[in-house]
Amino acid sequence: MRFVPGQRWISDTEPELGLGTVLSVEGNRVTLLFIAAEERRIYAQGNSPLTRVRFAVADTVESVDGWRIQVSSVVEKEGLLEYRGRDEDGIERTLEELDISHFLQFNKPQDRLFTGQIDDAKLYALRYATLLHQGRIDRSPVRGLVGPRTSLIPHQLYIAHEVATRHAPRVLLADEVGLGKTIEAGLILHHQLLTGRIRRVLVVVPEPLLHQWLVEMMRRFNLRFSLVDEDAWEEEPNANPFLEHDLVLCALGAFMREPQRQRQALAAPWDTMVVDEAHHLEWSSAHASPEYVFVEQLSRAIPSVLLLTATPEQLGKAAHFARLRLLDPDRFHDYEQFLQEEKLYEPLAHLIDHLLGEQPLSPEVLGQLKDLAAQDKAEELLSRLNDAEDGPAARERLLRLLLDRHGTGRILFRNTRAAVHGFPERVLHAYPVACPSDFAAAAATTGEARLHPETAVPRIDGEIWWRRDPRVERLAEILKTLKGQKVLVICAADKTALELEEALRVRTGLGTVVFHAGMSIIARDRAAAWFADADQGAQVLVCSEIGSEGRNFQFAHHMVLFDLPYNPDLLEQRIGRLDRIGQRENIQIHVLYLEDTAQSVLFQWYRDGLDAFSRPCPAALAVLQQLAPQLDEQLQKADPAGMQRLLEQARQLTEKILRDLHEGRDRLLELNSCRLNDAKRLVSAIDEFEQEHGVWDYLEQVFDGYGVNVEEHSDDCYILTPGENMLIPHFPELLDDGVTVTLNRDIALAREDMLFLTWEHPMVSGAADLILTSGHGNATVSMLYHPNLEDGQLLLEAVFLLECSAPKQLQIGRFLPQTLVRTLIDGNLRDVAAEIPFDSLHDSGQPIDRVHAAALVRSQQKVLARMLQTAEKVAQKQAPALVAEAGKEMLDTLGAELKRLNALKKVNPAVRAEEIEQLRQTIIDSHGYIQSAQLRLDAVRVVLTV
Ligand SMILES: Nc1ncnc2c1ncn2[C@@H]1O[C@H](COP(=O)(O)OP(=O)(O)OP(=O)(O)O)[C@@H](O)[C@H]1O
Repeated sequence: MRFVPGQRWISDTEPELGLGTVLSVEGNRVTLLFIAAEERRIYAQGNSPLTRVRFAVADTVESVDGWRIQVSSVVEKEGLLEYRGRDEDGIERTLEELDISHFLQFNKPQDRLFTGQIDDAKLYALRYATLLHQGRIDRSPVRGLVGPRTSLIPHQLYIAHEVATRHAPRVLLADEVGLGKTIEAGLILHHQLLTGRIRRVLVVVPEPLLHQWLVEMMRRFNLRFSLVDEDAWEEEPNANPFLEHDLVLCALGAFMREPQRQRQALAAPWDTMVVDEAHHLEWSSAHASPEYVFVEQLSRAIPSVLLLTATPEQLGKAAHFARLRLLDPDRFHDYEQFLQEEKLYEPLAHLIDHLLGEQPLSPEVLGQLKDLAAQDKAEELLSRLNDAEDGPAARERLLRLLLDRHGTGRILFRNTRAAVHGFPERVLHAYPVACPSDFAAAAATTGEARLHPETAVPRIDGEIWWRRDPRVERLAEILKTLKGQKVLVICAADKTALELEEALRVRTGLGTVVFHAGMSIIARDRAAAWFADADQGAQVLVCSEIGSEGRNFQFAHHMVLFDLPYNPDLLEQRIGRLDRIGQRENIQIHVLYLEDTAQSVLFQWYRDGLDAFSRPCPAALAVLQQLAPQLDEQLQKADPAGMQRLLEQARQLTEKILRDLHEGRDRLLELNSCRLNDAKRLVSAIDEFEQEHGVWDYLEQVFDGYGVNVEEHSDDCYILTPGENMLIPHFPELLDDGVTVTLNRDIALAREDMLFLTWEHPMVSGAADLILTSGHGNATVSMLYHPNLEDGQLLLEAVFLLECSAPKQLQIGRFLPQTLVRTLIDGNLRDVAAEIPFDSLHDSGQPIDRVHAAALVRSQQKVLARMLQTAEKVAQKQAPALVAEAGKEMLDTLGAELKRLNALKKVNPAVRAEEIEQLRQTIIDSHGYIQSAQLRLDAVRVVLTV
């Protein structure tokens, strides 16, 4: 290597710098200027990672001024090259090497090979492995569901898969409290973002849940949301913060305080909106709340909408209907009709139960099924229902068909504890205490205060209420017996929470902390975190109603209800803080109440009328709506006989409503919200995907190739640190002082400080992108051994990709993933790829250094160029069959889906016309893009056999 000022060289490790020019040579040091990148680099002459740029006859070269010549001869004068040839107008020109364009990059494999930029053979193997994995991930039916740091819970995966694979889904996720709606929404977003179906997401949540959402999205899904809050508006009052980020979290309250912010959100383009705790969107035929009106405006403008609520009917059936209307105004336009439709669900649910049973179906049931499936051309299925052998499969298919065609299943998902199973029990502990005389007046008012009288009693001689309230004394005793265990105390009013916490601190000396609506969000999050701290945190968290929504406190299993809410859904929300996924103990519910007051009436109502402490009671709200006048009367002034009558009525009504629900709507909902066999198949598919193609084997290859240090930490866990000689300055997601990673889902769930490395983790996808978008490993020379090849032969392996550059949201990868076409051309210009697979070529153990490799390529350039031409022809011949196969698969899959949607639409108006149109357009577009797929040479390897 002799460096002369004015020569052009290229950096092997940083080809993106473009062409460098030798500025000076002093002693052992050579200085290069990379004008395109405005970088100056100094190298040691002996072992610099540099390659001289030397074009050959017939190459086309571009000048700094933009004109090009095709080289006809090369002359060297005093160490500098001069190229002669004709330009595009046929005029003879001379181009000195100093005047070659600074922006030239040699990323194409053939360019890199012939300019002597030969990669390490390890990087070539890594590139090949990356291409294979990439294709496999693209094709996988569980794409998007593998990466999240979540347990594989069947009902959640079922919903996520069902919803995320739809175009612009608009659904209400209404699982019972604590069953994982946030997780389901996260899975759907993760899937759709990863597959490119969506890019911009707005999540609207109640203020207190902002931080929890932010953390949950990051730690479980690697999704970095930006919080738009008061600070954002204060910092830049005139800017629209919604235009700055793609993933945005914002509190509903923030919009309601300043209408200008609503306009800003409406002015920004979004692909998906998520609204958590959507029961806050109040609506009645007489009055729509401002929150409802605002979300309605957004939902008209945003294609995909996910509403989340555990208590869809908390504000009545009409409000529930109104929220469904947000999702699909065409389908839900008439409330009366909606109520009528619900009545039809019962007979359908009955028929479905017959199908699920194992008894032979009677002629009567068969007749009803025939009528119902009349539109579906299902005669063949119907004829096999009682078959000994084929019957079960036919029943399963007919079941799917019917569930698909009827009900609200496509728009509403609701899983219940009863259906999901495996939840702990709830154990009630009641603590009646005598009502002090000075509380009696407050407890007997007609207003809210009768349910929490401490808010209305005056100070006596300056003495605060809690010094006279026997509930506090009792509570202090309970807490002392629970010493060392976390206890969540909930009451209705902020002021009560604040004062009660003080009382408990004074009386018990235990570590207590308070959480109420008057605190800033940061203070609230801090309080929750202190309570969550297992070792040093507070034992008792006293919170007002604000703590009963959305928060995760399942690390505790004792809860004290200092009062009871009037609305049974709120009671369920409170219990749901502990009764959530992840709860391992039975839940101990301690209820305090003042005897012979409205509090004791309400307690009996819940315990003996609705049985609402021992399990969620989906009938409770409907029962309250019907019996509210009688209940109010008892709350006002209880009489024992009237109370017994009321409880009996409540019991009967609860039973009836539960029965109706079970037989009708809820039965359909349950079956539609999780088809257990499908869900289990998804779980197994994810397990298989993880086990079959261990990500670690691949990553070890990556880390080795790029110079990342790996140290064992413990089983399935490793510490990664940047190595001293990294191939690139920054490896994706690797911090300067290193990261600890795990490959084990269970460990990842327990140790959130570790990265959970899966095929979908940004470190893995970032590394794959890095490999494939750079030239790394795309040109190499190797000495290999194969039993059927004599030594001393020269072969050329060329790897092509059949690529289709289509918009990401079409997800063409499902049908035509990056498809690899491998050719191996021998000295007789024959393709021997089929006889000699990639894995059968073994490393000879004799590495070949770059200088010798480059010399070999130069000396064999003509032969290799001919081999490459042959390889291209061979690959081109294979392309049409691959394109045809992909086209057929696309038509089969999407065509069947279109047929299904069309059939569905006839009987189930929950299918939107727009969805059908979109699918039709997707088929047309996909067809066009698949036909235009092109082959591209991705990597070459010169093989010398030994
Ligand atoms: N698949 C899962 N893996 C691990 N943890 C989970 C999973 N699903 C849910 N959880 C945990 O269970 C708790 C409840 O989940 P989530 O908050 O999503 O429920 P929710 O239905 O939204 O609750 P709420 O009705 O209170 O809003 C959370 O702590 C969540 O992190």
